[in-house]
Amino acid sequence: MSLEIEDLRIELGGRAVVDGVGLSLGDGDRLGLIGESGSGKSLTALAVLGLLPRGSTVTGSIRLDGRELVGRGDAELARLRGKRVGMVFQEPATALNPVRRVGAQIGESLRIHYGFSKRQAHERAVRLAERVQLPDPEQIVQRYPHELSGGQRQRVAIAAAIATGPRLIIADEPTTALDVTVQAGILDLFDEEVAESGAALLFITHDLAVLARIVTRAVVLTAGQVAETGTVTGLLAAPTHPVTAALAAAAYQTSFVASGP
Ligand SMILES: Nc1ncnc2c1ncn2[C@@H]1O[C@H](COP(=O)(O)OP(=O)(O)OP(=O)(O)O)[C@@H](O)[C@H]1O
Repeated sequence: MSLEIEDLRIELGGRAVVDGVGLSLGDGDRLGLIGESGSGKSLTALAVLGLLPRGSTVTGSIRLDGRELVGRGDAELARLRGKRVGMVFQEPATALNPVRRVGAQIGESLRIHYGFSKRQAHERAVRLAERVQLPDPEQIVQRYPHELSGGQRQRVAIAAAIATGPRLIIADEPTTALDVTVQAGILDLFDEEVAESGAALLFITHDLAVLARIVTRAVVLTAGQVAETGTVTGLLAAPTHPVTAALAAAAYQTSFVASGP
């Protein structure tokens, strides 16, 4: 599914926190959204999902498959987004409900959007757990989030996000809370999932080294505005904006540390 954002402006408490952002993502495309902390990445994603904090004002245009989202009410947004957009957030521990078994959470959207029975949702949850390479799928779906490792919880969150076969996946710093070796496995999983399903992917991170593993093109944000747009290799090799240069320098450092003696 396509996503087109034009001249997006988000005001919170009278302050423009996103100001004139534009990006576009065709069916099956992958795009990175990168920037320092506070640059407006998450709010841009939340605007697409219709999940902005109360009291925010949005102008500009956000189109999903050509349909305008800006100016619509919550219920209408939820319907337009429906089962076609999947999302994965940074911290799976907070994204998951601590008192519900993980299988029920993986299958929840199938119950809501497709009217699956408890049993059908359970069976599908086991298959999805297997697909995201969780160990002992039959057993693990019976557990609660705190009984899983951070990486396993993020696999659960991904299984829940892909359960309905979304055409657009928005991932906001999905590997930031994980250690480097676990990160690599989760990035591989995204890579396979997106390639196999043909969904479009908007991948948010502050780490160009992470981005280089999963997308080829990215938009760099700074203070709520687009600093530059380009291929990840171009941004790494020849950044034109100081913010991109800083992100590139940090990425080289991470790679050095990761591949150090
Ligand atoms: N609920 C809120 N109320 C007021 N200001 C907010 C709120 N959420 C975010 N902001 C502000 O909006 C700006 C952009 O925030 P956003 O979360 O989009 O940044 P980000 O690039 O995703 O940062 P990070 O990498 O730290 O998640 C920041 O200045 C932030 O302080």
